[in-house]
Amino acid sequence: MKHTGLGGKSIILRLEMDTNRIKFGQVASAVSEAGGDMVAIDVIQSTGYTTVRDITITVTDSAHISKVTDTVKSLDGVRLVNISDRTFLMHLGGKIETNPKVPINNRDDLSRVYTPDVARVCTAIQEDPKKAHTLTIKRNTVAVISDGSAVLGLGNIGPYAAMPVMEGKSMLFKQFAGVDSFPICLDTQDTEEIIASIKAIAPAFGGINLEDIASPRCFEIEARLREELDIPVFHDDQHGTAVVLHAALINALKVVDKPLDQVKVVICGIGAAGVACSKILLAAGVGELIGVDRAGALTRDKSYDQAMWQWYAEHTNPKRLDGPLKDVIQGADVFIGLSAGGVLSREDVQSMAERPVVFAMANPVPEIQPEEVEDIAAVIATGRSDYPNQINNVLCFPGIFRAALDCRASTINEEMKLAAAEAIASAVPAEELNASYIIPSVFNQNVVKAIRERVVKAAVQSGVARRIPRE
Ligand SMILES: NC(=O)C1=CN([C@@H]2O[C@H](COP(=O)(O)OP(=O)(O)OC[C@H]3O[C@@H](n4cnc5c(N)ncnc54)[C@H](O)[C@@H]3O)[C@@H](O)[C@H]2O)C=CC1
Ligand SMILES: CC(=O)C(=O)O
Ligand SMILES: [Mg+2]
Repeated sequence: MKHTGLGGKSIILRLEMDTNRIKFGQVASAVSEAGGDMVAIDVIQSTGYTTVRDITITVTDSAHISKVTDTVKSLDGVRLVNISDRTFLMHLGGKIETNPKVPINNRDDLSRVYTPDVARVCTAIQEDPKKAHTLTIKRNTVAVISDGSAVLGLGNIGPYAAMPVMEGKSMLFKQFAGVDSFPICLDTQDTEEIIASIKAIAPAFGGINLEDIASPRCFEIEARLREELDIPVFHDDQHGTAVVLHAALINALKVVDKPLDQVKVVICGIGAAGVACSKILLAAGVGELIGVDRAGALTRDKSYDQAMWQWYAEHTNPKRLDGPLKDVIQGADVFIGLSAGGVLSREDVQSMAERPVVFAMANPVPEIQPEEVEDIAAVIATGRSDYPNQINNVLCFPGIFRAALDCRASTINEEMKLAAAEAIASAVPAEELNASYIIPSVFNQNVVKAIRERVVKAAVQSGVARRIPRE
């Protein structure tokens, strides 16, 4: 039996034991020797020769889960029936549901929310389509749409497997910014089909949040939809990530006291997130920026099939550095990882400039585990929730869409993204800024408020707001 959970501090193993061959005490000792802390035991079934028990064990990480389960499986007379962890239990039946805003208690209610009275509302919208914003969920609803092709750092895992992430994003929209959303995973990875599908469902939504769609297809999909729809279309992995990264870098450079226009930055993983983060740093005036992908540094001395990479090579890497990450990272002030787990070594960080900043943002496994370099890196951040300094687009997308919906913005433009980055950076007060606190917590309630305020202002000033929200 394969355990697919990543993380989760507590697991429940259902074990069937042949009581003629093994005693429970032997199982408990084996679990303890594997470092598992047994915190609960429930007897599920007991017959003459077999007993089925659920044992709850506290573990440290995925590797530890494997160690404990391998130990249990190796015991003679024990069958591992099932493994569940709290994370899996939390996903049973999915994580979100629909809730009506008004009750239907009688026929009168029924005839208002449904036929016949609903028809009058339909006709009103038919006569004036703008009324869809006031009389339907459009006003406060975003579609979270993926094709399952670049899910976290797990890669092309398909639309079914992508759903838990999209449901999670929907929860975050609601919890942090009161935005309703639908997770939608499309069973196609064809650019034209994706564009056509999203255009076809757009009428119900006030915004489209594209998620985990692989590069380079994501660039064309977003560009086309931005052109062809009159609601904001925002590829979260590009722009949400870039906004938060920008905010984090502003603050990290304050901690190490280095000016942005003089630092050497190496970004590993020139996909959706890597390209957008690079663009925001170029616009902010970063000193020297080098992009590295699987085949090494992107340089103008080479040519690339992918148009975005060709553009990238021509606009970065002014010294035309070539070679693998381990070569180009030498002397770098900042490493930004948006690639895959484990690509950065301690030796790489040792070769960086003094007081290096390491943002290992791949999910769920970062480019390097913070523990490996905490003694040599001046500032470390990851995309995860279980380390300090979480650089994750969750700090941006709820607030930026809250603002865009409230002012009925036709798009989310550069001015609005910059305003969001400034709001996030300034949510860490100067007197509290330090190496372990460069970015506000996701649970800091001031963040969404600050983003909303600044982004609405930016939308109004840049002429894309179609209404001025009351407060
Ligand atoms: N912390 C955050 O907020 C975010 C983190 N990410 C993470 O960034 C990573 C990339 O995501 P996307 O840009 O959406 O995916 P993507 O599929 O568009 O791009 C990934 C890029 O990384 C490159 N890559 C993969 N393995 C590599 C390696 N060993 N060495 C160098 N380059 C390598 C790929 O060739 C590709 O160009 C994922 O791990 C994702 O979880 C993405 C968005 C937000
Ligand atoms: C955080 C996120 O969106 C990602 O890792 O893909
Ligand atoms: Mg994503």
